[in-house]
Amino acid sequence: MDLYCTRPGCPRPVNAFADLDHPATLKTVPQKYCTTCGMELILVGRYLPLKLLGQGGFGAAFLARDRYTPAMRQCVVKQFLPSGNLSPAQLEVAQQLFEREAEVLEQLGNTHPLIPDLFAFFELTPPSTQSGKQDKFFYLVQEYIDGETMEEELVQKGTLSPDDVTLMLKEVLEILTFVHDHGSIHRDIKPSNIMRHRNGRFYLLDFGAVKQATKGAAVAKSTGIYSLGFAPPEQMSGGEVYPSSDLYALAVTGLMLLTGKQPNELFDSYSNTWKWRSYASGVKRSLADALDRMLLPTPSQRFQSAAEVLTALAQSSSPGRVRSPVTPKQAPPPVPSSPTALPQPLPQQQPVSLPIASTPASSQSLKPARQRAAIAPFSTLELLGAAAFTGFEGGLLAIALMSLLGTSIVSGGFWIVLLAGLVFLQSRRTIERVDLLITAGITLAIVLFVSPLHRLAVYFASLFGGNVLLTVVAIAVATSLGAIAVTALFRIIFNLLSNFL
Ligand SMILES: Nc1ncnc2c1ncn2[C@@H]1O[C@H](COP(=O)(O)OP(=O)(O)OP(=O)(O)O)[C@@H](O)[C@H]1O
Repeated sequence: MDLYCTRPGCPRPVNAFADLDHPATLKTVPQKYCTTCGMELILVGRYLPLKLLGQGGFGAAFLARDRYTPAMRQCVVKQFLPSGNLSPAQLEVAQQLFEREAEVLEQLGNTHPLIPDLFAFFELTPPSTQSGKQDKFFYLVQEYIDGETMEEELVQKGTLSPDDVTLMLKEVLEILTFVHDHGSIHRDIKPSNIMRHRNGRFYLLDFGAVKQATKGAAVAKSTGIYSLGFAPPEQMSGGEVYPSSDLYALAVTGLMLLTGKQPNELFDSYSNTWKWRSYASGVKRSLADALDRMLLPTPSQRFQSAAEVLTALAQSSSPGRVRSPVTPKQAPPPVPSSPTALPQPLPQQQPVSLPIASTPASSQSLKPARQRAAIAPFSTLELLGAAAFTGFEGGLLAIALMSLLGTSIVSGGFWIVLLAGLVFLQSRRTIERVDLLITAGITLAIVLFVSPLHRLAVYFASLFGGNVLLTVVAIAVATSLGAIAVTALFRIIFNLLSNFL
C-alpha cells in the first residue's frame, strides 16, 4: 500500500509499504514514517492518506481511509496549509476560517445528508525538518463524496443540458434553504464546490468561507473571501452578505454549466447585463427568468430565499423563446477574467490578504477553468499513444517525401511542418484515439499503393532483400518506437525534476 506524506513540500510524498497489503498488519501497525522527511504517515494513528485530491487557497485535500472502521471507510483529509508568507494576523484569520469549516460541517454536515459529515478535527506537531524545531499542522477529516465536481463534469461534457442544470439548481437550492435557515451563508458557491455523487445526488462542499449570519437579520459582514466572477457586488465590495448573495453565485454557476463559458465571457460590462441566452438553447422560460432574477445586482431585487427560487422553478413553462434579460438598476460587479478565490480584505476590515498556495497543484487550480474545459490534460498512456502515432506518421511521411523530393532541405522542411501540424492537432485534441488509428491506416495505405511515394522503400528492399510492404511497415514501426522512447525519457526526466524542484 502507498501512503501519501502530508508534510507540505515533501520531495517524495509517495511511500510504498508492502507489509500494509496485509489487512492484519494494516490494522495493527502502530505508525509508519515518511522515508524522505520522517513525517508520521498514519494521522493520529487512524487516517491513512492515499493521494492528493487537490489544493485550494487554505489547504490541501487528500483521499484517505479510516483504519478504525470495519470496511476502512474512505474519507477526505483536509490540511490547513495557508500559502505565502503570512503575517501572524493573517495566519490567525486563515486558521479561524479553517476551524470555521470544521464547526460548520459539525453543525450542518452531520444533520444534512447532502453536506459532507465531519469525522475529525485535530492538530499534529511533528518535528520539523529544520533541526530543533517543531511544525504545526491542522487537519479536518470529512465524508468522502464519490463523484465529480461540476467543474470536472464541465471539462468532460462542455455544457450541461437545461434539465440537468435545473436538477442541480433544485438540489442545491434545497441545501441552501437548510444552510440559510441555520443562519449561515456559504459565500463560495461555484462549480468546483458542487459535487454530483455517483448515485446522482448533488452535494455542497467547501464551507471554509461560510459566514454565520446575525440571528434574525440573516445578514453578515463579508469577510472578503470569495471567487471572482461568481461573487455578487455586495460581496466584492466587502459589504454585508445575504442569502441572496449565495443565489447570485449559484446563478452564475448555472450559466456556466448551460453555456460552457466563463463568467467574464457572459457579462457585458458595457450594458452591465449578463448576456447568456444566445449561448444556451432549449432553456425553459421559468428557468431563464429565475436565473436572471437571481443575477440582479441589488440584493433586494433578487429572490429573497432559496425557497422562492424553488417555487419559481416549479412553475411550468414551455421551452423555446425566452424573455430578454431584466435590466439591472444598479451597476453589477466588475467581472474579472479568472474565477479564482483571491485575497481580499478580511473580517472587521483588517487590511490582511491571504494569498493562494503557490504549489504546482494550486497553480493548476489558478488556470482559467475555460482552458481546462477546452482541453483535458493528457494521461501518460495518451501521451505515449500520441508519441507512437506521431513516430509512425513521421516514418511514413519521411518515406513519401524523400521518395518524391529526395533527401533535400525542402523535403526536410515539409516533413517538419507536417509533423508540427500533426502534433498541434493532437495537442488541441482535434484528432485523438480512433482518429489516430484511422489516420495512420490511411497514410500507410496511400504510401503503399501510390508507387512514387514508396520509391525509397523499394530501394531499401532491394538492398536488404525484403519486400516493400514489410520495409515500409518496419521503418514506420521503428520510428514509432523511437518516438515512444524519447517521449518516455522526457516524461521521466520531467517527473524527476518536478519532484526535486
Ligand atoms: N468531501 C469531498 N469528497 C470528495 N472529494 C472532495 C471532497 N472535498 C474536496 N474534494 C476534492 O478535493 C479537491 C480540493 O478541495 P479543496 O476544498 O481543498 O479545494 P478547492 O475547492 O479546489 O479550492 P478552493 O479552496 O479554492 O475552493 C476538490 O476539487 C474536490 O475534487
